[in-house]
Amino acid sequence: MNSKMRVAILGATGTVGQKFITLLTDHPYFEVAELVASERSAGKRYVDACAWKQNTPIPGYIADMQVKSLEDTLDSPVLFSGLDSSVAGAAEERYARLGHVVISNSKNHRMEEDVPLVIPEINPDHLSLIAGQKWDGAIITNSNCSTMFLAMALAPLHETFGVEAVQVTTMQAISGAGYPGVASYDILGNIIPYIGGEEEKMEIESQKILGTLADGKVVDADFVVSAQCNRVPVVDGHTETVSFSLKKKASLEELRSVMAGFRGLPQELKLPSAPDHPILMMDDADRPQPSRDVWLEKGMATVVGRLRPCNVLDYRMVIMGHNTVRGAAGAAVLNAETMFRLGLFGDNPAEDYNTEELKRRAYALSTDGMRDVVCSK
Ligand SMILES: NC(=O)C1=CN([C@@H]2O[C@H](COP(=O)(O)OP(=O)(O)OC[C@H]3O[C@@H](n4cnc5c(N)ncnc54)[C@H](OP(=O)(O)O)[C@@H]3O)[C@@H](O)[C@H]2O)C=CC1
Ligand SMILES: N[C@@H](CC(=O)OP(=O)(O)O)C(=O)O
Repeated sequence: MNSKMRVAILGATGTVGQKFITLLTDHPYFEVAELVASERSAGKRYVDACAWKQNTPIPGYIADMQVKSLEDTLDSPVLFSGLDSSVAGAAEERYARLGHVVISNSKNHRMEEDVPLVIPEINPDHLSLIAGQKWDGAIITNSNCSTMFLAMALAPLHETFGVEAVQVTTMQAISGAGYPGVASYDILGNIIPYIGGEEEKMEIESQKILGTLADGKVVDADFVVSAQCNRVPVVDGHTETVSFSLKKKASLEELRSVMAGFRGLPQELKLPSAPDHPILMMDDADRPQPSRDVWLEKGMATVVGRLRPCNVLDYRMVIMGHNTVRGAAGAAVLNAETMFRLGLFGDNPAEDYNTEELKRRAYALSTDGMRDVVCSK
């Protein structure tokens, strides 16, 4: 391969957009070539347009880049989207129509029948849905941030024992609300027991992710989820307490073993952003804690602790993860890395990407099966 694939970041000035920049700097497959934000930012240098909130400085090559608007023509084939959901729906669709591959974080297209909602450790085969998309390009989505950790923790349990019912209560960090997000007056020393639309998303997204493909469609997994979502005064890291029942009886040791041993395609392919342990089990009685554990596996782990029997459902546990890394930008980057290594962007993505080949190769994923594609790499 001669060079890296050019990518653009939509919503580059936002919380998720900034995380894309940090994760894509010095990336082995992709180079950030274009930055896009609202009319408020367009035309300005990135450093002047953005309220940078990361713990590392703005990378030098990014600081002076001129921000583009959604009206501008982009020449990067792959677009990472951290757009505000008020504009993401139409903008992402327009770019897909123009032949771009949009790897989106936003909620707008997640539940559409022909749009894959992908966590590559769980359902990389769902990428084949893009073969049937109506656009020349494609839209690929990752889940809601709270759903990410729930779906990850449930995946090995569902595969081995079958999940029947789930009750989850979230304690979500303020970075999940973007910037400036929730007013300090409202959140300091407080808990807000409502996050608009969050419970509804958590109650349906996991079933699509853990669903199976049949005749080119996803058949949702058949468990029920009841979610209660709260905003708490934590900067980064969503914590969730989960009770669940299973279809088959299982011992605590069996649960522990399937969760700790869970691995997927990103680990098999040793993708640059793949955590070695997608589920990290902790034994300490008072863990996981966001301020201590959120950066484990570079923010890409789902950390699970306090796995124990439940008096109402079968078992309960506490799960936690970095909402803007594994729950947002890192999830999208891992999706793009998976597509890259599965050959969906072509054999030499920097030079020969084209939309017809993308669709053909996506279709081949469904006919040849993931194992064949993976083994041939
Ligand atoms: N924060 C998180 O943990 C997670 C967020 N998400 C989703 O990711 C997306 C981004 O979230 P987040 O980064 O937190 O939000 P922010 O509010 O921090 O950033 C929003 C971004 O969208 C841009 N934008 C806003 N309005 C327009 C417009 N009219 N035209 C073009 N660009 C516009 C902003 O540009 P400008 O600066 O110029 O206004 C900014 O770059 C949302 O859809 C969110 O739901 C998903 C999972 C987790
Ligand atoms: N709602 C989440 C973040 C988010 O934006 O989710 P979604 O991408 O599903 O809209 C939070 O507040 O923590």
